[in-house]
Amino acid sequence: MRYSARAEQQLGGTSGPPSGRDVLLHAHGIVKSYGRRRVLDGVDLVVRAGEVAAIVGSNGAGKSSMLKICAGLLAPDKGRVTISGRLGYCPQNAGVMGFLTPREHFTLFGTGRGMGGRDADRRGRELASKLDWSVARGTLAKDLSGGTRQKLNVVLSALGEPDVLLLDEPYQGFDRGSYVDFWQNVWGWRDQGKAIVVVTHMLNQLDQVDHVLDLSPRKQEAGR
Ligand SMILES: Nc1ncnc2c1ncn2[C@@H]1O[C@H](COP(=O)(O)OP(=O)(O)OP(=O)(O)O)[C@@H](O)[C@H]1O
Repeated sequence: MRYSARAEQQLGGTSGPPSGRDVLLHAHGIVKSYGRRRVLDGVDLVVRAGEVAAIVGSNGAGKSSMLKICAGLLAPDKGRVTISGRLGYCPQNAGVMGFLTPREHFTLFGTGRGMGGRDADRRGRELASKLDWSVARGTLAKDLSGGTRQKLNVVLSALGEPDVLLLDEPYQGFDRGSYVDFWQNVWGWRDQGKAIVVVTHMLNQLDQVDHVLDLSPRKQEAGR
């Protein structure tokens, strides 16, 4: 598998040289098999503060597995992940609770991360508005549209100011404007010094990210 770094020239103007920044995520030699099928075969990923990495590859290439391993939700067969600072994770399938309202989610998740309830609610609504979502008070999560439920998922991952954000195809169901807003948020988080990893099938942002980890099987062969 190939790990390509594109950072140096692109970051130079706005964010300074990445080599001088702290490494917030370091995954080294990750190996993962399901049964006899080896999905990840010695994958490395290093993301520094103020960098965005994209994980790309065909369906079933192992992108979500890699992200779950980075999040500590799945154990690798071999290899090691080190995260510095607080972690936010947005799963591919919305991990929200249908019987709670979005604002109850903000309070629940925010307080779980050490925020005050009011602060969590305010910050949740602020993050939502940056995704063009004005949060209605009474609607249960189960009654939100698919795209809005996914926005809730993104907001929850970003609550509590994580240093490392892992986002698994986070914009599914977003309309065009929200999709653009989403990437604006990502660039803003990068400017704040967060390390961000986005699993994506959308290739038009790849020239703006700092690293591309391509897990496609063909790349795996090419990388050997
Ligand atoms: N718990 C599991 N048990 C068995 N096989 C699994 C398990 N989780 C994932 N797989 C398989 O491992 C492979 C990689 O899955 P993964 O979800 O990481 O791929 P992906 O690149 O994220 O795919 P997609 O682009 O479709 O979301 C797939 O073939 C999948 O079926």
